[in-house]
Amino acid sequence: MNQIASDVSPSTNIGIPEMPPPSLLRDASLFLDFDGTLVEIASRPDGVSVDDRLRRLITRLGERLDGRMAVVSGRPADTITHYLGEGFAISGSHGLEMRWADGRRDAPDRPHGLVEAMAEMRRFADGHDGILIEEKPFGVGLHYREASSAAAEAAARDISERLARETGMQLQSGKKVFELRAAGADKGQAIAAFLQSAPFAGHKPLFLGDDDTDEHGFVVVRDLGGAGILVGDPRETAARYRLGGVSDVLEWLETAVEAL
Ligand SMILES: O=P(O)(O)OC[C@H]1O[C@H](O[C@H]2O[C@H](CO)[C@@H](O)[C@H](O)[C@H]2O)[C@H](O)[C@@H](O)[C@@H]1O
Repeated sequence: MNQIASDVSPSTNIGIPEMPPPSLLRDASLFLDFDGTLVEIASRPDGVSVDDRLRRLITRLGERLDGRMAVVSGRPADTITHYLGEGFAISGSHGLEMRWADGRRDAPDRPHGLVEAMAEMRRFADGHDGILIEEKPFGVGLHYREASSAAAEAAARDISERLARETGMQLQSGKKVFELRAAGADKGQAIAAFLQSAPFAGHKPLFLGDDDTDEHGFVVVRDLGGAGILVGDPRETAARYRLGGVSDVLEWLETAVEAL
């Protein structure tokens, strides 16, 4: 059976990690998850909203950190650009896409079997209330947030597991979503890759994220001498600190950036 990729074993920090001191941002390389960290979770992928406050904050962080800021998301890189604009580094599609602020880009081939998997998931979604698919360049998500029955979630898991076996794509679970995607990367690898070169290299990494899939990033920043900040309720995590939710993240970043 395919291992679901969010089954990371963080192995540390059960309970409530400490509140992060704003000084943590000083001289840091900052990596930010998007959904559930910078924007509130919405009922559908296209339901999130980005306001001027967040856009201003992103611009300010980029300026004050001399470009050492990247958004590291499960969303496609183009979607992050659509919501937040340009001028900063982005890793999209769970580490598969890399975009540096100087224009360098890296992305894998479209995974074999993706078109067929999308077609099959689309048929499945058409037949189940509250299930929808999200087509991405290197994967496809089957969202069940609006499905009222547990049976719909179980059926979504079944079809996702079967398609992962048949196509060889990686199955990854997230918040009310099963995603099939090209294998070969995760957010931790993306952060490590950014840290190989300017402007990120030589600065302590700080990563804020909410989802189980963000644990890969927390492990990497911890092992490189930096720290993770878990967003949301306490859980077993490799993050060292915790903030309660998106509004706490925005407030904390605003305070920390002005203290630089
Ligand atoms: O790595 P992230 O930036 O956190 O992206 C992870 C996934 O986020 C999105 O799905 C989640 O947010 C949706 C909007 O709030 C919500 O409706 C859904 O239930 C969540 O799973 C996005 O749609 C996915 O592509 C990302 O992989």
